[in-house]
Amino acid sequence: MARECDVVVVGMGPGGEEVAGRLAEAGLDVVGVEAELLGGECPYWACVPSKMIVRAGNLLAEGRRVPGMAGKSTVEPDWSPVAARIRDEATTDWDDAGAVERFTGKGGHFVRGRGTFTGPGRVEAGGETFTARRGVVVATGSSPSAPPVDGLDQVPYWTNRDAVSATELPASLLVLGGGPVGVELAQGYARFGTRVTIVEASGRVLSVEEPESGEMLTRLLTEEGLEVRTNARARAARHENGEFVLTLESGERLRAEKLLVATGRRPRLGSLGLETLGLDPKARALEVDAHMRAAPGVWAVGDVTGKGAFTHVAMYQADVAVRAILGEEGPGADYRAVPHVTFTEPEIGSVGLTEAAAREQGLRVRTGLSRTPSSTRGWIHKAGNEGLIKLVEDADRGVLVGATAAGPMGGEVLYGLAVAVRAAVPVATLRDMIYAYPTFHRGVLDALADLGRD
Ligand SMILES: Cc1cc2nc3c(=O)[nH]c(=O)nc-3n(C[C@H](O)[C@H](O)[C@H](O)COP(=O)(O)OP(=O)(O)OC[C@H]3O[C@@H](n4cnc5c(N)ncnc54)[C@H](O)[C@@H]3O)c2cc1C
Ligand SMILES: NC(=O)c1ccc[n+]([C@@H]2O[C@H](COP(=O)([O-])OP(=O)(O)OC[C@H]3O[C@@H](n4cnc5c(N)ncnc54)[C@H](O)[C@@H]3O)[C@@H](O)[C@H]2O)c1
Repeated sequence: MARECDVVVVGMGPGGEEVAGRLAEAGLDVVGVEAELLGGECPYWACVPSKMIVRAGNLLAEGRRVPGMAGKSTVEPDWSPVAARIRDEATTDWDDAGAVERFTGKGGHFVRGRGTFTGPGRVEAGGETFTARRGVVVATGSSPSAPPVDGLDQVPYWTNRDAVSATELPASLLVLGGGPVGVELAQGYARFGTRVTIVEASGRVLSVEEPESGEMLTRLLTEEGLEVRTNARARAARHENGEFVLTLESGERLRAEKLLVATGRRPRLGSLGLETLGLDPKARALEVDAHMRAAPGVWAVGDVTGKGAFTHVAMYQADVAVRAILGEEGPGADYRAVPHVTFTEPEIGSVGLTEAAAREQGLRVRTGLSRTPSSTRGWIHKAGNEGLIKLVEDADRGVLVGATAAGPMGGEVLYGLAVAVRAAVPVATLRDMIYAYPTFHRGVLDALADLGRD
């Protein structure tokens, strides 16, 4: 017999967990279905452990900067405290008992299992059938997608999951893909002594960011000792004698002990029974309206929506969906100012449109750029001071539509710029503000001066 409830949430990553927990707290009878670990990719295999690697790598890099500025230093990297911290502090050895307790403590009903939709409001999971009076939420996230490289599917390559749970460092690592996953992990591993080669198909790493950011990061990673192959595409992959061999389209062969494939992620929409809800399981992403509705009685949040594969987007959408499901008034989702930060050193933060995207939209664009080393704070900081601020103005409206803050604490500097883009603060007001001296964010003033005026 089917068990009745108000809402079934399928997939309990950051998006689903937030929706299910909030609805349960609001007094609804909520069933949360999770195939793996309650919490999803972010806390166990993505954001949190990767940032622990980044933090540890940054400590090593900062230690190496002591000579010439503060005395002498000897830095001896040791991966074991990093692996132990990820196991013990971040993931409790990949155990979600605490998260399950938090959810059930809010009154939610947790089901471990793979959920499938079998009709409007109907979900099968864990050997039971659930019927939801108010509706269902699709929050099944994304999984890594590998490119069609000959032989790749036959070799034991790493994904982010292997890279963040490794207990030993490989001597060498090939990283296929220079997006955020690739560059964060590549730099982290390299700082511990792994010989890292990044193979990136486009002309620079972080190709969706402003060219100035990708070019700067490509140069800095190279100066740090990583090999960065841009405009390089893999043609074939093999694993022989304990080694990966990647053949590039140029015919060149690269070898390493491990191969990390970091070439993007694809929404998990297959084998879910979405067709029984009138939705297309072959779509690139689930189409949702501004209130996260994919169909009558069906809401979707997180990576499945294709609106930006970030935890903060999943949680923002969860907030919108919760209001919609509870029938509360409130604004729909607004993606004009989605901030994101790649946690390399320097951090690359950006919000809104790049210059190229703004021009594509037909805007009359003005840009302003400042370089961190030539700001007072950057000059004081000296070692490790690389960075830049780039502003993209809609010159007709006199407001910023995009911005980049790259450099030491670039992700924190980004905050003010995200407010400026989201709230459409006039550039004239930004110019008229007082910026604390000597901060990194004072670089915004220099970039504003570079914007030019009519
Ligand atoms: C290495 C790495 C680092 C990242 N770092 C950051 C970062 O610093 N900041 C940031 O904002 N974002 C980061 N991200 C992105 C972030 O992890 C995702 O955007 C976020 O996890 C998406 O949340 P979600 O709820 O949509 O899906 P997911 O976290 O993917 O969770 C979906 C859940 O659904 C479950 N599921 C799937 N199918 C079913 C089914 N049929 N039945 C039951 N359960 C199912 C899965 O097991 C999973 O637990 C990173 C990603 C990676 C790979
Ligand atoms: N700090 C963060 O917020 C953070 C960190 C990691 C991941 N993420 C999220 O996870 C998503 C997935 O990240 P990702 O880095 O895996 O994907 P991505 O799509 O952002 O980048 C993939 C890169 O691989 C390259 N590529 C694709 N096919 C290739 C091939 N055959 N050969 C060589 N290069 C190839 C692409 O040109 C691109 O630069 C991101 O979109 C991001 O939203 C966020």
